[in-house]
Amino acid sequence: MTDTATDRNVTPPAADLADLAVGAESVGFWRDRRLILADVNLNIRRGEKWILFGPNGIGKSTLIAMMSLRQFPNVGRLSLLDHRPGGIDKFASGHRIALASSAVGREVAPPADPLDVIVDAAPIRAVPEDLGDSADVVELSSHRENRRREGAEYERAYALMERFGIEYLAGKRMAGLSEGERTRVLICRNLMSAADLMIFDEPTTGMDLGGRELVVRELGRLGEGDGEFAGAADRTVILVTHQLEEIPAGFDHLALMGHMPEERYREYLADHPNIYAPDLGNPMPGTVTYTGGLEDGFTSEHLTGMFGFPIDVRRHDGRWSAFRA
Ligand SMILES: Nc1ncnc2c1ncn2[C@@H]1O[C@H](COP(=O)(O)OP(=O)(O)OP(=O)(O)O)[C@@H](O)[C@H]1O
Repeated sequence: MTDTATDRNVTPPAADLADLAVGAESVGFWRDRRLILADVNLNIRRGEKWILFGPNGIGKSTLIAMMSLRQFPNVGRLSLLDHRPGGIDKFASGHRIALASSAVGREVAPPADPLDVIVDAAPIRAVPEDLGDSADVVELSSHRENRRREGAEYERAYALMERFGIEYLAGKRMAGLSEGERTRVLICRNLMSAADLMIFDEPTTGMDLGGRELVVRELGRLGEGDGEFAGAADRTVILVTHQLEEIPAGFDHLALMGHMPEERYREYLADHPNIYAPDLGNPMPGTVTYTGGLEDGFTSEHLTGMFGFPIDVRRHDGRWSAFRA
């Protein structure tokens, strides 16, 4: 796969840092004597809406974990929002990045009420002490101390649940939810936040056809800045998906991931003698192979190269699809 767009995408000038939501420069990550990601270069500017696409096991969730401060690169530089590489403080600025993924779903306390899980993502605001007994202030029933939420925040969270057809889950427990229900709760949680960088990792996991179409429509409203998203044009959104059918409106940037060719991998190892003792029996590391527009990225040639059999890519009425040719 040729990737001239990627070449243009490397090494942001320092002056442009404020404009970047994500700046990955030669990022690499390894675990258990295996280089999982190598030489990842990716610049995502504030307000852009990106699709991250690639085969199973290529490292998409690992890369997303780094963008959401859950993992850190072993090598290379990663700038997030307006912070220099490694400069963002998870505790001070973690709320500026929201991730909806199955990994996040596994971390939610099993007894938690889905409504609380969604409300909990709202920006923290100081509640004046003299409102302490007001009916408009609700004591959050979760583990966090000294955090109170206003009734309006519960109303907004409940309205989000209604939009995603899960209002009947308010008052239940996360532990009892089906996979599709849990995914919907996590999407609502992301939308409840005021995060500057919003990441959805396979947001239709476990969803029926109706649920999938609902998510595509709602993320399309986010992508196009419709309705309540109108004032959030500088919000950056990254969507990881396996299905071209699930690409919402407004998402016009694409990063493809693929395995680093073996020859380039050997050169890479020769250039980085100190970083890693590889076991060459592992798959070649994942890397970003293309960045650019969807039309130039989702070509039959690229997808055929990615999966090793002929793939026919189509676009009809703004929706994408792909089938074995
Ligand atoms: N902490 C870890 N320790 C060891 N191996 C790991 C670790 N995290 C991920 N891996 C491996 O790294 C590879 C990339 O995993 P990752 O989940 O990032 O891929 P992915 O592209 O998101 O895959 P999928 O499309 O299947 O969700 C996988 O082969 C996985 O087994």
